[in-house]
Amino acid sequence: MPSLTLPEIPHYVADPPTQESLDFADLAVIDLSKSCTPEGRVALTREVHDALRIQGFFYVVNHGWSKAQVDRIFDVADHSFTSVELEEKRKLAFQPEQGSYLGYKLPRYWEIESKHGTLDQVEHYSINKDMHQRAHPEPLQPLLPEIEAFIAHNQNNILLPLLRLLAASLELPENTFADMHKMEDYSESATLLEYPNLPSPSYPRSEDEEQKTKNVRLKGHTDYGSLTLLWSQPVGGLQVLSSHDGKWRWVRHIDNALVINGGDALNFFSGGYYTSTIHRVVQPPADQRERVRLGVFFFCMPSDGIRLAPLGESPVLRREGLNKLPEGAVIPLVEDWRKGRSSQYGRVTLKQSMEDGVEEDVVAGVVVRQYN
Ligand SMILES: O=C(O)CCC(=O)C(=O)O
Ligand SMILES: [Fe+2]
Repeated sequence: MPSLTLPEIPHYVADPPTQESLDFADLAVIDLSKSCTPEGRVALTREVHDALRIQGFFYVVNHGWSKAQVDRIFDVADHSFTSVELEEKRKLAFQPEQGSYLGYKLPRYWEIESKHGTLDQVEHYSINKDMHQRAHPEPLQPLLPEIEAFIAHNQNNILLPLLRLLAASLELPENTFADMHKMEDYSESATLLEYPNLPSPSYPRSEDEEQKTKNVRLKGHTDYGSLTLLWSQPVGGLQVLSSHDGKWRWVRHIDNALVINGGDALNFFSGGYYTSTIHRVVQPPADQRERVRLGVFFFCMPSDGIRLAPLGESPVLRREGLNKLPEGAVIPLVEDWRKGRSSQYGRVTLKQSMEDGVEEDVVAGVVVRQYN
């Protein structure tokens, strides 16, 4: 991508990081450049293992792209919302009822709080890893080669090395997880551009809504894929539920880093050894309250035809007694799981669970929880 030839689009100016003194989660920083040597991989295997077992979230740095390249992707993300007319967004709208998030999601579609039926105010544009399957809006046409290079970077330089470390951490053959995430197999691994998560001039969030949701923008949940790659951006709001003391802690921004967490698919494959981490999004800290939270993600999903069962051949899972499911346990297919999760999210009435502050729903025969 020679920078001199990039099409001109407005530069998105990111806000400064918060200066508030917050209770930040203490997350490990994984230097991915170490994965080039065998000794480095041994060290990183342990680091990723510990990060997923203890916090469930970690940062990745030295992933091979410069800050300028990453800033440019935020320009592209911003452009995909600010330069596309509502009518074109509607034509390219996502189809969650058919189990797909690909395309534009407009605000006020999900119920984010059940008692008063408060709706979300988030806009998404979700692009599959095979980006040529669907049409893209006119203003993005000149930028498609850059988006393609970005997807390839997420897939080849971040996801695959991490999946190899994960396989090593379970003493499995190196490509066990990588083979489940092949570029050419169908899955809905997607680059998600997210905007603006409010407040925004077009969708103001009223004081009344803030009260009803207790300042929560996205309820506590687990992601349903294998790994979520979130490109760190300065406007706060993301919080992780610490499993050791049950407290919500803020995720701090690190420039040119990724924030990574494990999702339900990894939980299934590891028999619960790597539990999917509960997280939520709240109103930004006081000094960033009026700021737009522009998000860039790569949500990773195993291929559709795979069964979400524990990898019983893992010596680690055997030693832990996690290699087998109890008699009669449901083993969903990835396709049913992702379609069920995407069509039901925010659209079905949740049941109060036995646990306080927890609501639940059943997807593909499996109980899914949301945490208030
Ligand atoms: O906006 C964020 O930082 C996280 C959003 C999130 O958790 C999700 O989309 O699954
Ligand atoms: Fe999430």
